[in-house]
Amino acid sequence: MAELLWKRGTTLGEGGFGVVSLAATSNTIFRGVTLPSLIALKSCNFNASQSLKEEVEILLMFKHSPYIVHCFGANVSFEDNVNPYNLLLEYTSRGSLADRLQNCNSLPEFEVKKHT
Ligand SMILES: Nc1ncnc2c1ncn2[C@@H]1O[C@H](COP(=O)(O)OP(=O)(O)OP(=O)(O)O)[C@@H](O)[C@H]1O
Repeated sequence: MAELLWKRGTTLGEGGFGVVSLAATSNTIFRGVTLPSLIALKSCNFNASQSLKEEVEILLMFKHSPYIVHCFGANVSFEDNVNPYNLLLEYTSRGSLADRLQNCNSLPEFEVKKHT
């Protein structure tokens, strides 16, 4: 079982397969890589982690892409007597593409031009 590599913070959101939390690390080395001081953890119950296991495989295929959220890997932690399965993700502080598209009507550059 992995040692606790971070301090889990506020919940950023929830999707169909897990809860995403902000987490603070301190010069933590995970699989040979120093993690940023803030990461996003996408977690679910280990017993229902098949979808996240597939997601991590896909994200790792794009690990060199600047257009896809970086995934540092996955692990199982032991927190408050449960064993969440966690994806360790780059924290995207400006929100998701879906968040931005939802708000796009309020952005001037997305104003719809009407043709007459
Ligand atoms: N890497 C991240 N950095 C910051 N916030 C994130 C990150 N990943 C997810 N979030 C937040 O958590 C929410 C839920 O994300 P998640 O990936 O679980 O679900 P989804 O992609 O919206 O939907 P689903 O997984 O059900 O298709 C997002 O809408 C976003 O607000």
